[in-house]
Amino acid sequence: MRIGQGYDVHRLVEGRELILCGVKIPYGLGLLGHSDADVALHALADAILGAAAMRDIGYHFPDTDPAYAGADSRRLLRRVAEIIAGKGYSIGNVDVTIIAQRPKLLNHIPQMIENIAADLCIPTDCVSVKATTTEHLGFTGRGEGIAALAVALIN
Ligand SMILES: Nc1ccn([C@@H]2O[C@H](COP(=O)(O)O)[C@@H](O)[C@H]2O)c(=O)n1
Ligand SMILES: C[C@@]1(CO)OP(=O)(O)OP(=O)(O)OC[C@H]1O
Repeated sequence: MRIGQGYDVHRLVEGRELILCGVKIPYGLGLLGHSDADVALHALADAILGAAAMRDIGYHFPDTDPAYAGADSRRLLRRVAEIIAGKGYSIGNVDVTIIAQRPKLLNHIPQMIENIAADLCIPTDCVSVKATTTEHLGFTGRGEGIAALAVALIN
């Protein structure tokens, strides 16, 4: 059994959709990035790659490559699962924490879990997604961006 961690941050801006774990969340702001900027799936992809000691998503999907402009991060996550499967690894369980002052994510968590379980081909009880604020402290607390942490176990 091997463990990996991931961390990512994206800036909140006007004129972008907010997509977290593949769920479009109604909000006045969205995350800025080369892809769809799904910060939670980026952290998760990095955790899985980290567990396999196979670099990170920027290595596999460079933000200089037009092929990934506006990319659906669920597609990138599925590709990461394929990459580690190619080395003989399978995913055990994953745990994601989204750090966002707003919007309230509670009602979207079940769909987020469904999306990740489907993309990684693992049962929903092997997927945890949580949300927390930072009590108005720091860049997340000021609503300037959203951060995400993830841990993955692979076998
Ligand atoms: N964007 C968020 C942040 C938090 N939640 C839920 O609220 C609970 C309390 O958050 P604290 O940061 O005050 O501890 C948290 O446990 C989540 O259930 C949320 O839904 N969306
Ligand atoms: C996901 C990728 C894909 O081009 O782009 P971004 O959406 O900018 O995301 P980031 O987490 O900054 O870096 C990884 C990138 O390679």
